[in-house]
Amino acid sequence: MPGTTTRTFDVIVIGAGPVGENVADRTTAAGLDTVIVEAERVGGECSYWACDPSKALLRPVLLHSELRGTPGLESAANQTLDAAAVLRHRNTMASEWDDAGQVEWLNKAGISLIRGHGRLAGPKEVTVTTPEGDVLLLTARHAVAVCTGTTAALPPLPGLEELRPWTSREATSAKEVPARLAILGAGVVATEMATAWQALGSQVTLIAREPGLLPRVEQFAADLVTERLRESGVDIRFDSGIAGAVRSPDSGDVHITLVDGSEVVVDELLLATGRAPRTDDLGMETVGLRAGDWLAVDDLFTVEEVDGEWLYAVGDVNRRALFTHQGKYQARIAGAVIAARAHRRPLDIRRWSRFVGTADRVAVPQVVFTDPEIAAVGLTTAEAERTGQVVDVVDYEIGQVAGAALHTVGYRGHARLLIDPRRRTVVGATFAGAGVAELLHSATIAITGEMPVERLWHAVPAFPTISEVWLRLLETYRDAI
Ligand SMILES: Cc1cc2nc3c(=O)[nH]c(=O)nc-3n(C[C@H](O)[C@H](O)[C@H](O)COP(=O)(O)OP(=O)(O)OC[C@H]3O[C@@H](n4cnc5c(N)ncnc54)[C@H](O)[C@@H]3O)c2cc1C
Ligand SMILES: NC(=O)c1ccc[n+]([C@@H]2O[C@H](COP(=O)([O-])OP(=O)(O)OC[C@H]3O[C@@H](n4cnc5c(N)ncnc54)[C@H](O)[C@@H]3O)[C@@H](O)[C@H]2O)c1
Repeated sequence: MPGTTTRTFDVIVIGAGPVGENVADRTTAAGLDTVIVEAERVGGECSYWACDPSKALLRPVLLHSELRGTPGLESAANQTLDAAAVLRHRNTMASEWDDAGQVEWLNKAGISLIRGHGRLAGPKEVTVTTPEGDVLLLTARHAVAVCTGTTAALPPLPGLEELRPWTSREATSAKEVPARLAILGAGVVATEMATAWQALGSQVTLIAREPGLLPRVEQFAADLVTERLRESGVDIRFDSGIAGAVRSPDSGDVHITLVDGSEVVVDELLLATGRAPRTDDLGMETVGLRAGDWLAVDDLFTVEEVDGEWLYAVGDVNRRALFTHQGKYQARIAGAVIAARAHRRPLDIRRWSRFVGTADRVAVPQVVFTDPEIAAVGLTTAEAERTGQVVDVVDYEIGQVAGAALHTVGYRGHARLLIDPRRRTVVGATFAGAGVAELLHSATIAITGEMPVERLWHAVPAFPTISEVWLRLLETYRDAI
């Protein structure tokens, strides 16, 4: 390519989100000369506009809610949250949107960084358009890993540009609390952001096309969140949708017409309608792929439709499990695979080998940081039914456990285990209630360890903790069979 600078590396990683950083870390640790290409900020969506800032907004909200059931602290519960202090804390957790700290980490790890927009340019080739407009041609000796993540997928509303809606980026980085906020969507972003902004002082209207919230979690968990959101004052419109919306050029108000003809007027409208892969301007066609598609991979994270075992897609962009922790798990595996192939070492491709993304299929943990928290891993009842898997379903009210009664007076929560009756192992677990997020890893270990219930009897939960719900679930199961 005339007029371009060419450089060669062992491995090129496109995208320095949490996943790209971890791929690069693993390949560098394995002695491979690795470069990471980043168009925006090192740290990706998670650090600046997703996990970190959203959880910084939510933690004070959830704690504030728990105060209502904490003897001696009810008066604190009656005080409104100091929204300005919460927003300042959020800014700190988002590193003031400055990636210097993460760049320093890359430097220490020995990973080269090139800032600019990366595009595939053929087998093992990537071009980078730098912020100054220069074009670099990078060649990989061994592998290219696409870790470009996702962006907000917007519904086809007319006049989107003039409407200036919020996406997850504005919802996690807004500097002021809007007095009135409408949210379209019933998924994780919609429910977490409704929880946060209602508590911070907005009047939230949540508009969902579904008949309920959080369609992918157990119904009982979604119902608890719906109940609490309504109690906190969120106006939820189910089986609804937006027929049209316009922002008034004079007042700045957004006038939303719902599908039933009613009108809602707000200061901001958040479109929390899912994610789209960042592959639209990635040179996909130069390697026989279609721009804008998700990148389908095998369990070693090699892109299925491209020959030669040089192209990998890791994290959100492969659509296997859109979570930071799961993307980082994939990154550790993809890094090991790239290194083994580069060093011509044998690959053990059996389930649970360190070269095979096995957990993605059976044990993806997730915490929804709503009030109450939902912590889930493995199958749900609906998924078991849909896929024809026979499971025993065991339920228990968490509030009946001494640890829960001590946690908050009037504790409301529910737990469910799904057990494979043939192998007698746990294949799914969902906990909904205050403080259950930290319970989740026990269930993840039970599932990945394929531990039979007979052995789980010997995993004794400490008294009086909420973990005692494990014992109650096992007792319920024993008494039922
Ligand atoms: C509001 C919100 C809250 C969330 N909360 C959680 C949570 O609590 N826990 C959790 O586990 N997950 C959460 N997620 C999901 C989580 O953010 C993603 O799973 C995670 O960020 C995926 O990491 P990634 O590295 O694959 O992609 P990203 O974090 O999206 O990073 C991709 C990087 O690639 C760069 N890039 C893209 N295209 C190019 C290109 N052509 N050239 C160069 N660079 C490029 C981008 O600039 C970006 O830095 C949340 C998501 C949202 C939207
Ligand atoms: N705590 C966490 O771990 C966390 C938090 C936030 C996000 N995430 C990740 O980010 C992903 C994306 O979250 P999300 O909430 O954006 O997506 P989602 O897929 O969970 O929910 C999207 C919602 O938008 C609705 N929708 C889609 N298109 C629509 C349209 N045209 N009109 C009306 N409604 C429409 C869907 O019906 C659904 O209710 C999650 O699946 C999750 O993996 C994780």
